[in-house]
Parts: sequence; C-alpha cells; structure tokens
Amino acid sequence: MSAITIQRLSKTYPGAQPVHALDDIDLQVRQGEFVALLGPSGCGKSTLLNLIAGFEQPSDGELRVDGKPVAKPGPERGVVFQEAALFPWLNVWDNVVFGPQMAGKPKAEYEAHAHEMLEITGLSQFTKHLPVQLSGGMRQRVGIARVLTLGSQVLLMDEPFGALDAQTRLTMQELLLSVWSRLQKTVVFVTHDIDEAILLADTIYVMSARPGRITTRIDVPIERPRSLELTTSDVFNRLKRDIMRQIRH
Ligand SMILES: Nc1ncnc2c1ncn2[C@@H]1O[C@H](COP(=O)(O)OP(=O)(O)OP(=O)(O)O)[C@@H](O)[C@H]1O
Repeated sequence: MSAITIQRLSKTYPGAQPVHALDDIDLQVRQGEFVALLGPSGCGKSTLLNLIAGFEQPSDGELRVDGKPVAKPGPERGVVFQEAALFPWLNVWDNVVFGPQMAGKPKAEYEAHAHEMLEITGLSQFTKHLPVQLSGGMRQRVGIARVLTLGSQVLLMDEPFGALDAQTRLTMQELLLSVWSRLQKTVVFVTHDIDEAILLADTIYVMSARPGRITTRIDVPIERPRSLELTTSDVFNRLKRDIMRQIRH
C-alpha cells in the first residue's frame, strides 16, 4: 500500500475572487520514499502539503495517508516549516519532548527515543540551550528532532532550509540525507531549488502555476548514499538541465 495516495485532487480557496490553487493532482508516495515538489512561487506546493497535513480540506478528489482519508492534522504526519516555531521560553529538550508530554505519555515511553533523535540531529550537547541561543540551522534541527520524537512516519517539509544561508543549507541537506537513510521516513519536501530536489529526492514532481498542476514526474537515477559532491557531477548537471528545460516549457 502507498503511504500517500492522492487522486484527482483539487483545491479552490473560496472568496469574492476564488483562487483555484490546485487542479486534478494525482500522486502516489511509497512508504519510505523521498518526494520533492518543485515549482515556482504560487504553484500550490504549500497548499498540497497543507492538505496532506490536514490543515486544509480538498475541494474535490481523494487524499489518503496509510489508506485512511485525511480529516485533520495528526502526529503520524509531522510538519517542518521554514521557521521552526519553537517555544522561546523552553530549552531544546523541553521543546523536543513537548508533544509526547502534552499527549500524556509516560517519560519511559519517550525519553530514550528523544535522546536518540537529538543525537541523530547533532543536538546532544545543546539540550539545555534556549532557542535564542541557537543559530537558524540549529533551530531547524530542533524542529526536525521534535517531529522525529513525535514518531511521525510521514515528514512534510515546507522549504525547511529556505531561510538559511547557503553554507548552513548544505549542512542541513547532508543532515537530512543521513537522518532519512537511518530512519527511512516517508518525506514530502517542498522546494523551488532544483539542486536541492535532485540531491535529496527519489522522485521529483514538477508543478506549474495557476491552477497548480503536476506537469512532470522525474525518477532521480542517482544511487544512494548521496553526498554534496554529487552536485558537481555530470549526471547531476544533465538532470538539472533537463528539469530547467521542462520548467521553462
Ligand atoms: N488561505 C488562502 N486563501 C486564499 N488563497 C490562498 C490561500 N493560501 C494560498 N492561496 C493562493 O493559492 C495559490 C497557491 O499558493 P501556495 O502558497 O500553495 O503556493 P506555493 O507554490 O507554495 O508558493 P510559495 O513557493 O511562494 O510558497 C496562490 O495563488 C496563493 O495566493
């Protein structure tokens, strides 16, 4: 069974001038697959992600995660935004365990897991730091550790590295590759950066604007494990040229 099944999905935002944000979207995401949604600003990438997250409801069509229709947000679908919305008065540890604590889980059920997720995201030495004491990249790591600690099998990432400087962005892409290969989560990753999509994803869906549609599906024919050096290879550049051509069309 696919982790995410989307069929003939459309979304129109109502209003005096309704916005037809998505039209006739078909998409299947396998368990453990890394999918990138790539397209220009306004093509509906965030709308699609918000529908999968359950923040919005489709106007038409079907959307299932693990076979069940999505009716509302849930802990099995963790969302990482461009800015990690951390509680500024809580330290890293308390931010990361906030979800399981609020869900009333006993410490024994989440503590060891939270420590492991903090280790995987390189935060073990920073558990007592407040968000204000961390860089943007470190705050995003906390955001990722938090959804991993929640136990979400599906990670929905909306330009999570879009606000970071170029160097930090590369470090975070490497971190995400390593987290993904260790934990085999299903990831839907929104970006308008072609390099980022090729480096990270198994499959890239290219979207066009107004109304947002999927124009092309690309299987990234690059073996894993992947590293940043890939981005200067011939196969990478050929694929990048192809995608740029398709986006221009
Ligand atoms: N809540 C809303 N109400 C009305 N229109 C909306 C709403 N959210 C998004 N839209 C519109 O839907 C269209 C798609 O927006 P969306 O944010 O999904 O695109 P995007 O591809 O993620 O863009 P960006 O890369 O700039 O974030 C845009 O025209 C946007 O203005």
